[in-house]
Amino acid sequence: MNPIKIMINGLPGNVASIIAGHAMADPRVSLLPHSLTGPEIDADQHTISGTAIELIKPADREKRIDDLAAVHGRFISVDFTHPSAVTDNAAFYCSRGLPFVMGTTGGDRKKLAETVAESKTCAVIAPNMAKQIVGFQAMMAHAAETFPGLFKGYTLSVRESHQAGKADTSGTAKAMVSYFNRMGVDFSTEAIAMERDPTVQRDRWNIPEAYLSGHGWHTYRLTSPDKTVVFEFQHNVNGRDIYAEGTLDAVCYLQGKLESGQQGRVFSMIDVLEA
Ligand SMILES: NC(=O)C1=CN([C@@H]2O[C@H](COP(=O)(O)OP(=O)(O)OC[C@H]3O[C@@H](n4cnc5c(N)ncnc54)[C@H](OP(=O)(O)O)[C@@H]3O)[C@@H](O)[C@H]2O)C=CC1
Ligand SMILES: O=C(O)C1=N[C@H](C(=O)O)C[C@H](O)C1
Repeated sequence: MNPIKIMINGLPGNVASIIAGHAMADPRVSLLPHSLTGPEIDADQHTISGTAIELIKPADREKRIDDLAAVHGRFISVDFTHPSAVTDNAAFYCSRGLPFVMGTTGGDRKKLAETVAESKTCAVIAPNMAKQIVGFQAMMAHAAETFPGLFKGYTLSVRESHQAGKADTSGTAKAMVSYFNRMGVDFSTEAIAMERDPTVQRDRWNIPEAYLSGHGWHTYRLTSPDKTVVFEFQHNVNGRDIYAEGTLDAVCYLQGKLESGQQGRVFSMIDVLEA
């Protein structure tokens, strides 16, 4: 089988760089040496594992994407860019009929799904590509579906810590809150407590020094009305390698859906995991 052509957008960003490194070593995919980049990036190229990747600035993207489509035919875009770019990037992919995997968090998630649904293309959209975390989400979805109101009356606290440069509240935490809501817990995503201070992360959270610049720690704590019972769920990720395998699985899943003629469909990482 021919490897699936992919373009990873968001280079030279942290996650895009890690995923690109993994993609180069994965025989299922073939990485195109081009990446949509951000408005603040001056460089014309970025090197990953000895390969120079062209960085395409927002002002040049329409022409360059048309050129790339003419040369390469269909390819899948993988987006790890910036929360402020999500809505516009999705509209751009859809306007060009480009299938995509959206790992970037933030933006208007409802509009994002609607944009794909109204288009002729398909996307996998998920705030977390780590398969074990997606598995935990699937368990939460099952509990919410099977036992609505299970934690009615309980008080929820959610705290998350990420590297100082993270622009938004954890998209994963927001997704988890929706499951707790469906289990009867009254909680707004605005009440999620974010930690972005490296000194606090090291001294109070005990996050290893080496991962202050790249981690995603989450704790969800449920307390019963009379405070005699506590449940705590935690997933603490150091580094970013865990996101690569799921992302590349999502690419393969999406390719299968495109080959079966699907259009205007949004898939989640739970769909990918179930497949
Ligand atoms: N789904 C998942 O499993 C995971 C999702 N993420 C999410 O991925 C996203 C990226 O994270 P991270 O790599 O740490 O962020 P970084 O800030 O390190 O990288 C983002 C990169 O995207 C660039 N960028 C900004 N706007 C655009 C645009 N319009 N088109 C293309 N590139 C653009 C930025 O350039 P500039 O400097 O010019 O802004 C920067 O180089 C975040 O939303 C994060 O939450 C992270 C980990 C896992
Ligand atoms: O920005 C990050 O780093 C991460 N972002 C995702 C999120 O916001 O949920 C996933 C993970 O927590 C890492």
